[in-house]
Amino acid sequence: MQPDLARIGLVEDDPIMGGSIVQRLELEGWKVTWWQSGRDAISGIEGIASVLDLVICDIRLPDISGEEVFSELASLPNSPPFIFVTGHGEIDQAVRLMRSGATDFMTKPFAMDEFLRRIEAGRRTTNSQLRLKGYVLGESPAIQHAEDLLRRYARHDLPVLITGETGAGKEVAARLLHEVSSRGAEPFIAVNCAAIPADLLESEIFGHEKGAFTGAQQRHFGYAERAGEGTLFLDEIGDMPWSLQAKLLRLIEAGSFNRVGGETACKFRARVVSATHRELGLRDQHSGFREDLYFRLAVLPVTIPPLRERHEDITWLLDRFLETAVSRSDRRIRGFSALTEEAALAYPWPGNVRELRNRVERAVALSTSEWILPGDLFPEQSIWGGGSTVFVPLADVRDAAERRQIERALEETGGQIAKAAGLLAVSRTTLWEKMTRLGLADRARSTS
Ligand SMILES: Nc1ncnc2c1ncn2[C@@H]1O[C@H](COP(=O)(O)OP(=O)(O)OP(=O)(O)O)[C@@H](O)[C@H]1O
Repeated sequence: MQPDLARIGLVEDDPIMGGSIVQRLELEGWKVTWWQSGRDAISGIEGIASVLDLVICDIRLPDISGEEVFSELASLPNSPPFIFVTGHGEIDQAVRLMRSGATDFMTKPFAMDEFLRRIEAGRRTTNSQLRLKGYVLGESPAIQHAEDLLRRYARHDLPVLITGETGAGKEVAARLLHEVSSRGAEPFIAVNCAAIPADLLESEIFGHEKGAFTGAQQRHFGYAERAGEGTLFLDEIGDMPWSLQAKLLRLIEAGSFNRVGGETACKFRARVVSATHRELGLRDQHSGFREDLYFRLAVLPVTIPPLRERHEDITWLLDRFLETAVSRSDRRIRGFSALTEEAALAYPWPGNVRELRNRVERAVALSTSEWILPGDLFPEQSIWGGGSTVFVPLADVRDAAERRQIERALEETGGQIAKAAGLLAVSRTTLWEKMTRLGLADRARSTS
């Protein structure tokens, strides 16, 4: 693979290790700048941050730690992604760095092929527009931040804990994490711990041997086994009975489990991703959730923000679900009326994305016109017409409306700003300024 003019910064004090990394990277076609101390790295990187596609940084350096180098540089406007190289005892520090924004870490000793693969995955793409368009969970900065974290976490085998309100998209997030990980072609097994009666949960997760209990007529493979080398997704983990929590801890820590009634330990090879809609750690004493298990599950935490905190996604999701619902029906519906969009932006969405999807599907079935009206989306009128309206800042409503009109105009003109500006009756400069402010600059294809 020949990286296109990519430039790497290396912070490594060991001359042998550093020399061999530089040699190999240059053979692969990278341009490498090497610093042998933390302070040299800080002043060197500051000057060329925007042209570096990646920094590989040792944690242990002779003067200051790699962590200090990172925290000094992370706030630069165009700070490059960081991959840390750690010794065995430094995993905690590396995990802490990942949480504060580092892209990846590698533990010494490592195989060069794997190292090169991580570099390729972690480097900043020279065409950042490609990346912007690559988000799949939504358009808001909040969800894109969560998606960035998920994509970073995907490169590790450590457990991930996804928190977020009901219906916010925790399972969707877990599936994305699975799909972009190296386990993507293996099974994704989802278990809803709240939906399975407590006395059945153990044999559902761990399986059972023939004759383990009355009615166990043959051996049963549980979810842990069926997950193979894929992902075991434990939804509503807060509902896991106390008696099973120790077994789950063993599953994660020792990588093994016994089927119910089984003598021999089975190897567990999947990655555990769990989700909860409540704060497990904080409610320890009341919820009866083991603290040691919590810390195991939450090594890499991510929160899916509620829909009311990501207005850009409301209109984005409305359009997506409308398209799907219309394609499944014989209705001709052109879109949402401006008032409907306003009502949707003002509504607090307690059931989050799930509620939005259900409302759109119902609206498509109920609507009697080509445009979906507020009463189709919110048949319980008071929400949009009565006194219980929740107000959002007018600026947010205006931004959302402008954003949608600009998107439509750009779609209509194949991304040509001049033509889109004509359709919207504004100057090219005004349009460009608005596009930049609304994060739409990447939609432009041509300025002619
Ligand atoms: N970013 C998204 N894009 C498209 N659909 C989404 C998105 N997020 C959630 N959904 C849809 O919303 C519904 C709820 O999502 P999901 O089941 O992932 O939520 P959850 O947080 O796991 O819910 P629960 O707390 O009830 O387990 C699903 O139909 C899902 O397909």
